[in-house]
Amino acid sequence: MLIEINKLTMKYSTLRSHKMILNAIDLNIEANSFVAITGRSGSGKTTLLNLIGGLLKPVSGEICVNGEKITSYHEARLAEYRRKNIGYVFQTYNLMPELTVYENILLPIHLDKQKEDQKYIDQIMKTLNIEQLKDAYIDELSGGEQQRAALARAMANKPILILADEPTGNLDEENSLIVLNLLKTCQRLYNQTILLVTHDMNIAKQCDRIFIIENGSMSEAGS
Ligand SMILES: Nc1ncnc2c1ncn2[C@@H]1O[C@H](COP(=O)(O)OP(=O)(O)OP(=O)(O)O)[C@@H](O)[C@H]1O
Repeated sequence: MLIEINKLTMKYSTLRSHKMILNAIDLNIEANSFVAITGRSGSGKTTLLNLIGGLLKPVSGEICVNGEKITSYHEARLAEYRRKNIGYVFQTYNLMPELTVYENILLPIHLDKQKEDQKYIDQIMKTLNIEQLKDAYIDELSGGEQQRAALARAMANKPILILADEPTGNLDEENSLIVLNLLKTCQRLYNQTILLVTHDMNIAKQCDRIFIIENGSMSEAGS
């Protein structure tokens, strides 16, 4: 299993209330799978992604990713885990406007003080059809182009796991399909596992498995 989650519990406490978001959920995800996470707005999809990505600490429970028990890691080790294993893609792209497409893609590699694998980077830019945009600045790109650049950046470090939070949320149907198919191609070419948060059942249906978060519990569609 690439991801093993046991009795994961997450609540948010504010002065006024306590909100149970995930109530002792279990989840196992095999390597090389393409998994959709769906659920109503506010059900906890982003929270789950951030827990798996090591951006949040749960109240209790365990998360193991690729044999690493990340829930017992301290902050510095979590940061290293994220840099080496996780590629994040957000709905809002989060690219740096003052850098070119190519500079944005190389950013995570340089932050990790690694040297880029030029051949691999060229290959992903080609797969994502952005080679011709290499030297363009982010504000010169369309939404779909920005999302493809964000995907390339997420993949630059050769992560084993891509966490994609509504990556097609700001795109029209045509560009959503392009991004989805590119994610599938990359998953196949680079043996990645993809967790995709989406509201859109048409997108979710194209994944290998669909999980639904509802009232703190997790269920699998069709099981
Ligand atoms: N830092 C926080 N403090 C308090 N409550 C929070 C915090 N972050 C999220 N929440 C609450 O937890 C719930 C789950 O949030 P989350 O963002 O995981 O939902 P989501 O399913 O991704 O929603 P959406 O589809 O609208 O993006 C929401 O009700 C949200 O208001």
